[in-house]
Amino acid sequence: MSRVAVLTGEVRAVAVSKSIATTTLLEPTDLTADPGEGVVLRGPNGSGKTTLLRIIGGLLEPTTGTASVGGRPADERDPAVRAAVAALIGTPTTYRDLTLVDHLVLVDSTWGHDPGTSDQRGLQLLESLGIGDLDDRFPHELSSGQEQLFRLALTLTRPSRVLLLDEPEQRLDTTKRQVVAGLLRARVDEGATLVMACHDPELTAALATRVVDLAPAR
Ligand SMILES: Nc1ncnc2c1ncn2[C@@H]1O[C@H](COP(=O)(O)OP(=O)(O)OP(=O)(O)O)[C@@H](O)[C@H]1O
Repeated sequence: MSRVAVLTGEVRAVAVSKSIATTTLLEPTDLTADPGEGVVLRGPNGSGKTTLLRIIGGLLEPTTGTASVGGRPADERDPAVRAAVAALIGTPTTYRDLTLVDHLVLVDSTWGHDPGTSDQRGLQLLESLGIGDLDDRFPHELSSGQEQLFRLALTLTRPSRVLLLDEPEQRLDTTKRQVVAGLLRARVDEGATLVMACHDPELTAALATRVVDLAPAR
């Protein structure tokens, strides 16, 4: 990892759109997000929020326009982009025979942290999300809300300049939404760039320094 360029957290999308055959997934959209900003993508179901996050994360090539992270084209095959971006878009891979804390140790140590203390950081993160007592459960032994908290832990455990989250509030009760808002707020205050799709007005109010409203695709 030491030879990979360290990018800054500026995210730019200029007139990005996505079509597949005759279907429009995303109308041309601009987005600017700088370190220390929380940009919330709003819009009705199907308006293209996930599609835009996938383009910014370099998982999907836009049909028109350009997207960049830290000045480099958004492309997950670029190791520098991959190192800069932690994304929770869709369902992350988990291992049936690894406990929650085992997963966090794996991710934490893979991304260059001291493997000797990975378990402490993993436990701390689970505790900060209110699921510290579930550290030795397996992923298939969680409720749906607990599973969402675990997915957030998997995303937050690795170092990143940019956080891309697709509806982090999914399946969480009101208290847990507030916990997640606090954790994300702290990341933004530390200088992370947050871009998230969100249907929850309270989470939006807690985190948004900027809102991008997507119109329904025609
Ligand atoms: N692979 C695909 N092929 C064709 N159309 C697709 C494909 N993936 C998504 N779409 C369509 O693209 C549009 C945008 O989808 P997207 O998931 O980006 O919306 P969204 O704003 O995130 O919606 P939601 O709020 O429901 O999560 C939708 O109309 C969807 O049906």
